[in-house]
Amino acid sequence: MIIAIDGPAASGKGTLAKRIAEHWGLPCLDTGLLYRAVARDVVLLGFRIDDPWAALIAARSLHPAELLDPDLRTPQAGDAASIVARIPQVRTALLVYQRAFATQPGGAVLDGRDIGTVVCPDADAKIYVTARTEVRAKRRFLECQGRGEGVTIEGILADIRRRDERDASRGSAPMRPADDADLLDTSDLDIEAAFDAAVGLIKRKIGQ
Ligand SMILES: Nc1ncnc2c1ncn2[C@@H]1O[C@H](COP(=O)(O)OP(=O)(O)O)[C@@H](O)[C@H]1O
Ligand SMILES: Nc1ccn([C@@H]2O[C@H](COP(=O)(O)OP(=O)(O)O)[C@@H](O)[C@H]2O)c(=O)n1
Repeated sequence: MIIAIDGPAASGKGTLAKRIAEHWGLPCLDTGLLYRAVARDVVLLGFRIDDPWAALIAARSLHPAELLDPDLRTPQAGDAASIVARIPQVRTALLVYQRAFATQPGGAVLDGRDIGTVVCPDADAKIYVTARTEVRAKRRFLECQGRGEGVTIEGILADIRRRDERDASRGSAPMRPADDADLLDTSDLDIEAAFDAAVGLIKRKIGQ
């Protein structure tokens, strides 16, 4: 069974994807980490973040073990990721790994921006997770604060708005719900309630 979870920044898709994967005993891939790692590697190689050649080299030489770096979780890494994510060749290079992960025996859960539309258009269930921008900013703020990062709510809100705009307006695999995705607004749901709602949507889709 393949489950696709998409949505804008800090909507809670990663949290849901992990819980759903545990529930059904499936492996889980946070595809945003791939773009974050490519952006990090472009900078480490000494190139400008919008250099398409360097980004393609970084994407082609990416190793899954490099996704565990905690620095990839910062808002700066997310912003840089959305810049390399606009480059079509980078997306194509990362597609191979994502498709192989999704089609492993038994299936998988993947979360990102284009899982339901591009990576796994035939997924058994697709959920597009949303939440009001202010709610998302508050959640990300609390998360960063918990890690001891010096962030402000205004800074996080600006980052989320800028990134959503960039992700939704790019020409290649823009962020959008697949036509057959179920929408889940988690603004007024805690993690447990959001998980219950997601499980209900998936069960309905797969006929359980
Ligand atoms: N429904 C929810 N209610 C409150 N906090 C949530 C909810 N879903 C996720 N969070 C918290 O919000 C933050 C961002 O969630 P995350 O799953 O990382 O979002 P995304 O993967 O969409 O960026 C995390 O700290 C997470 O624990
Ligand atoms: N499938 C995906 C996943 C992420 N991305 C890009 O990578 C960036 C970081 O993604 P993420 O999922 O780690 O970000 P958050 O939603 O966790 O803040 C996004 O803003 C997108 O630009 C993408 O283009 N396609």
